[in-house]
Amino acid sequence: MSGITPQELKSIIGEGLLSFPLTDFDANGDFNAKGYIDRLEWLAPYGASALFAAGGTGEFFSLEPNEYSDIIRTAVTTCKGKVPIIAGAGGSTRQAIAYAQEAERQGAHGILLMPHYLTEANQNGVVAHVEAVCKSVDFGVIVYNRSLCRLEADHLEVLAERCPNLIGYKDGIGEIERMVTIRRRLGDRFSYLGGLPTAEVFASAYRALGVPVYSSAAFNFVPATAMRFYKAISTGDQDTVNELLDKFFLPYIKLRNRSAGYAVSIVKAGATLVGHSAGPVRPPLTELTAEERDILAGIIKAVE
Ligand SMILES: O=C([O-])C(=O)C[C@H](O)[C@@H](O)C(=O)[O-]
Repeated sequence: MSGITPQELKSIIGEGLLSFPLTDFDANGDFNAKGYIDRLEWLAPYGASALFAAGGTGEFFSLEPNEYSDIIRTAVTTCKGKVPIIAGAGGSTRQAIAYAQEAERQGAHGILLMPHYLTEANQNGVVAHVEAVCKSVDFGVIVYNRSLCRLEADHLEVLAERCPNLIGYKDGIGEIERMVTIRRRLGDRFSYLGGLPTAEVFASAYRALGVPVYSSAAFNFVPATAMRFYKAISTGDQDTVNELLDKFFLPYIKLRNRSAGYAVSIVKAGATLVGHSAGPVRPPLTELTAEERDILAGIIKAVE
């Protein structure tokens, strides 16, 4: 057992700011455990409610099983007693089960279940996939609607009935009707997370939908600004929200939108610019250009 029950994890992710640490790679693109430890020790005191190791921003999609174990073990060990660790897990059903069980073995407090791999599937097929993963572990599971995984409220209700340890829903789709329907139909059965890339831009809208919690990738390189934004939005300080949207998050998302995959690449570029480099991104991601890095440096300077 992870030491945190699924219901305790549901409470933890039901408030505060969440984040997805970058995964450190060395110049050869191999996992850099020391850099990762330094990163987690730098970020932990900023007060995130939980950190998602090997998530999307952590390039889960580029990891292989052996390094996955090292990454989760490193995160759990480094953050023990400081901040809960939720592990990314995904791929085919059997791969997702293997990752979920390994995360549980390594002491993670739950998983964020990433979308299944490659093939289109109907709702019943996705339900079978998610149910199999939930039943393969004892700790809490958060299901991530994103890309191929597009569960509807009817089928989330089926999963809620069958899987007591399914305790969270993360939205990476951004369809208002789907989100409102899920929030109203599932009520307090789940904790809900806004997880669109650059979540701050959507935070006010999601808060109005009854989803006040979100995960911040920008926290990886401007943690003080990310926390300042979260505190402003959670206290109704609209002037500060508007100031940071105008000065940072809207110029940032405009730069991020220049290329597919930049949702992660721009975060690594930001970390390098503030002196906490996590090394290169792995293919199929690409690095920002020198001109884009200069633009990002100016955006960071406007708030830090
Ligand atoms: O998988 C991921 O890394 C995410 O979806 C979380 C990010 O933190 C996203 O919410 C963002 O970019 O702000």
